Amino acid sequence: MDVPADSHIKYEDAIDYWTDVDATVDGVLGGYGEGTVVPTMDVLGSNNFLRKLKSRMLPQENNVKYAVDIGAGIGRVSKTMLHKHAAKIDLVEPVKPFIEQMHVELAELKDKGQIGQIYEVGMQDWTPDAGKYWLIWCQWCVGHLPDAELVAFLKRCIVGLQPNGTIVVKENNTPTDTDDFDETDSSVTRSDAKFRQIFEEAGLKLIASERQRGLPRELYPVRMYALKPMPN
Ligand SMILES: C[S@@+](CC[C@H](N)C(=O)[O-])C[C@H]1O[C@@H](n2cnc3c(N)ncnc32)[C@H](O)[C@@H]1O
Repeated sequence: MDVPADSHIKYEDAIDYWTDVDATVDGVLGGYGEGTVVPTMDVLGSNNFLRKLKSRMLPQENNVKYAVDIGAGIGRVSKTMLHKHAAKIDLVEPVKPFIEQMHVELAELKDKGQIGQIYEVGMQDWTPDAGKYWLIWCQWCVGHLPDAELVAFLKRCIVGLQPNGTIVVKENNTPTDTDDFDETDSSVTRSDAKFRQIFEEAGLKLIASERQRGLPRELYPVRMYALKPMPN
């Protein structure tokens, strides 16, 4: 019998891989940087998705729109998209050279007071403060966690949400019902069905889901999932 794809994941291998990658947009996007349509289409797709969800994401009880960018790389998502929606952003990223570049990329937002904490840890070792976040944004990084660790991470994220807070997961999907292990960066690409199963296990309700449009055909399909805690 085949072993599950996620059983091959090794955190240290992922860190070694990303530490050797250029701390640039091209680097964090696997060669699909500013010379391609990917960064622009990605930002357009995310902005559109969040705009459509706006009425279902109203902060409650005088909370501010505090977001966290998970597996943030050099801060690309915060710099080009999240800062337009959130008042303040924390970032979680375990790779040192990316953190160093993040300080450069986010200098302007920092001056404006829009950057909060930068957590230099992996998601598996990160626990959000209870009730802190209006939005937890996880993009192109949760493949670094095995299924059970991803469920546990999402459960901790639920505790980290403000009332009416939202988790968004934006990730590649396999076009089949199986998950693929990539030994290059020690990550898995999950099927849409697997993601939905994991969300349910974590106690999350899928409130919206959309396929990212306009990406090169040779890439995996990319899907955005908006999630809220299931009512108890
Ligand atoms: C494909 S890059 C995406 C970066 C960023 N989300 C973006 O879209 O520009 C994957 C990121 O996941 C980070 N990563 C790898 N293992 C991780 C872990 N265990 N916890 C959090 N982030 C991790 C890598 O260092 C890298 O920054």
